[in-house]
Amino acid sequence: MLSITKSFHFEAAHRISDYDGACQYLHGHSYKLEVTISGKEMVKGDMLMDFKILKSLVNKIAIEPWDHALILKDNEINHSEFDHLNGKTYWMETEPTAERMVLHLSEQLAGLLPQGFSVRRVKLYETDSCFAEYENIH
Ligand SMILES: Nc1nc2c(c(=O)[nH]1)N=C([C@H](O)[C@H](O)COP(=O)(O)OP(=O)(O)OP(=O)(O)O)CN2
Repeated sequence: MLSITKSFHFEAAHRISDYDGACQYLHGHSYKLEVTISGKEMVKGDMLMDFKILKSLVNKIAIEPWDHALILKDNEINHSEFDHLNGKTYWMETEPTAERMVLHLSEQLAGLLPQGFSVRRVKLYETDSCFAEYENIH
């Protein structure tokens, strides 16, 4: 199986509303994201997929909505505390943990990939030493 990987960076703020510790407070991260897709054969010349195509897909579903955004769980407490802010807010059904963001991105990307391609791995670093990873081992 052949695969390609593209790295991305984005800045975002979030808080884990249901958390007993510092992460319950609004804070930011310089996220690093690595996305790997795989396919059985090269469909375009000698490329599995043009890196530019992978970039545009990930930009659409993750970088554009998340970069410089406030990422929050769509719940009552967050709406009461943050609705007055005049900014870019991305509301999630779940807490915006690294794990949930990785799963969200993996599912969205899987729905956009052309036939014959699959999401192989998505790795999201919140900090230099903390990351969540989704790996499709099939
Ligand atoms: N499994 C998860 N645990 C935690 C998450 C998460 O998304 N998934 N998120 C947080 C906080 O939001 C924060 O990003 C992590 O903070 P912290 O543990 O302090 O990270 P550091 O790299 O700064 O850790 P140090 O070891 O203190 O350097 C918390 N947990």
